[in-house]
Amino acid sequence: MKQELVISIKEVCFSYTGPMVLEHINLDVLRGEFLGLVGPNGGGKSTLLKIILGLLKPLAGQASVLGLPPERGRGGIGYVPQHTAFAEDFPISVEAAVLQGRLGKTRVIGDYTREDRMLARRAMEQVEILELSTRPLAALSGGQRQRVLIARALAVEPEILILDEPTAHVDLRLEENFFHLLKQLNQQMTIIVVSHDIGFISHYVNRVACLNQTLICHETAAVSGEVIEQLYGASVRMIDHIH
Ligand SMILES: Nc1ncnc2c1ncn2[C@@H]1O[C@H](COP(=O)(O)OP(=O)(O)OP(=O)(O)O)[C@@H](O)[C@H]1O
Repeated sequence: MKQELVISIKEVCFSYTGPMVLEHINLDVLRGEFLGLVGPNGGGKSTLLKIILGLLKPLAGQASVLGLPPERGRGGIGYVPQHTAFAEDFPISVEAAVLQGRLGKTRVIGDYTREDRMLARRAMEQVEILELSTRPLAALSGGQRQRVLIARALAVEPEILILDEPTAHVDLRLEENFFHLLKQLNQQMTIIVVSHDIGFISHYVNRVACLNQTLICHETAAVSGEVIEQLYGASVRMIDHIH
């Protein structure tokens, strides 16, 4: 059976105003993959995500999402930003935050449809925060708030879920629960998770792409977490050292 490509990056180059940030990047993501994207600070991870989301245009090369240019294909992506980017005392409830995922999807201007509310409810159930739905965001823990952000992305009904540094500021025990949740979601959708912590994510992902400065250093075929750790042991220490 032919495996379906959901993201295709071919020879992509990008610079803001100065030196090249991404140089000849090639990356194919198949439907159902759980891909880790790792690399040091300033390695270009956020820049590559912005290209995939259609927020930045490559200077050279092509990117496509679900067979479309990223600005059209991104409707199929649920994006989970770093949870610190989510205003801590934003005066809305959990449900209202999750419903935001339906903005731009709903056809009724001014209010959400019954379907929007049903999808938001289902998303909250999936990440086990339904009992928090009426709570203000400000009254949640970091880990709970992170689940709200995932529920908001799931309310999009995404084919691809992309998470940017999801484990920053979350303790290890929460991280483990969190990756188990992602593993479950991966049965229904493709997942890309950006992380500095390759040692940790390598137990969960199928494949790791390492983006360092201007290049993807390595990309492994689907291998076990143990093999990835052996392959990347040196660069893990290097990345840790930089922080
Ligand atoms: N808006 C911008 N204008 C100019 N340069 C930028 C801009 N955004 C990022 N850069 C530069 O591009 C390079 C890559 O940054 P990027 O944010 O993509 O890296 P990153 O891998 O996501 O880093 P981190 O792990 O620290 O979040 C860095 O050198 C950064 O300084």
